[in-house]
Amino acid sequence: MSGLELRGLRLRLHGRLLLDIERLQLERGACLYLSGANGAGKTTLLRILAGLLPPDEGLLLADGASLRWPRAAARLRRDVVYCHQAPYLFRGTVADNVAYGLRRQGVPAPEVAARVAEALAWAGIAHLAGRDARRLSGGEQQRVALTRARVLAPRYLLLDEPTANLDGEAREQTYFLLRRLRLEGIGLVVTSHEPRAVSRLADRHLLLEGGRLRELPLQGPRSGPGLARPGGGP
Ligand SMILES: Nc1ncnc2c1ncn2[C@@H]1O[C@H](COP(=O)(O)OP(=O)(O)OP(=O)(O)O)[C@@H](O)[C@H]1O
Repeated sequence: MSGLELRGLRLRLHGRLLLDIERLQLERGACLYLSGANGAGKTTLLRILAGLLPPDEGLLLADGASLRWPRAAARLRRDVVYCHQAPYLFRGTVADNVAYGLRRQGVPAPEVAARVAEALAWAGIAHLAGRDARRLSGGEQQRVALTRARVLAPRYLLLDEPTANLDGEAREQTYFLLRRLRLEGIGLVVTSHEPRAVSRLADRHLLLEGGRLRELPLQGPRSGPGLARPGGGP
């Protein structure tokens, strides 16, 4: 089996069974749209999938191995990167922010420089490399956050409301990068309150309701493979 599969995932919070998921499969190069009402548990589920929060029960199947927590969490942290709803950029340049994770992994400096340069070019933000990351627009900050995630070469990327608070152009730029990530073989899980926009990108739509996942049809037209950069920028 390729991909990751979670079985029998359960989490109780304040005496309430918040998550009660029999089976959830993530595939590389595919995009899963996860929807649900406020407080349904979407962010909590993403944190479990990223290995940041242990469930009460659950099993991870990965590359033929069957893992329970905490070994499952270690495996998830290796394969999965979680992008917060409001990307946290620390004080420093855009290049420093993108390099941070690689430096923490002990990657040698020349390789860090090369991978950061490649990732910034990929996102069309090489011209922002020396800028103070905290003084960028919301759309630029989101592109930095996606670049910082991609430079770690994850197999799966979890995006919590990646286009919340972005205007039309910045939203298109974000969807453009998400389509590219998917085409590069990264598996995506996207939460959003914009079903039509995400449905253009997604292969499946799962609704989280009452702790359970239910498959729903995708809404609206699917986008083709076209990858013209919005706004005609770099
Ligand atoms: N660390 C925590 N401690 C206590 N309760 C929590 C914690 N994290 C989440 N919750 C509760 O769990 C429930 C699900 O929260 P979660 O943030 O996962 O929902 P969500 O579907 O992402 O919501 P939204 O769409 O509003 O972002 C909420 O009732 C929330 O208050």
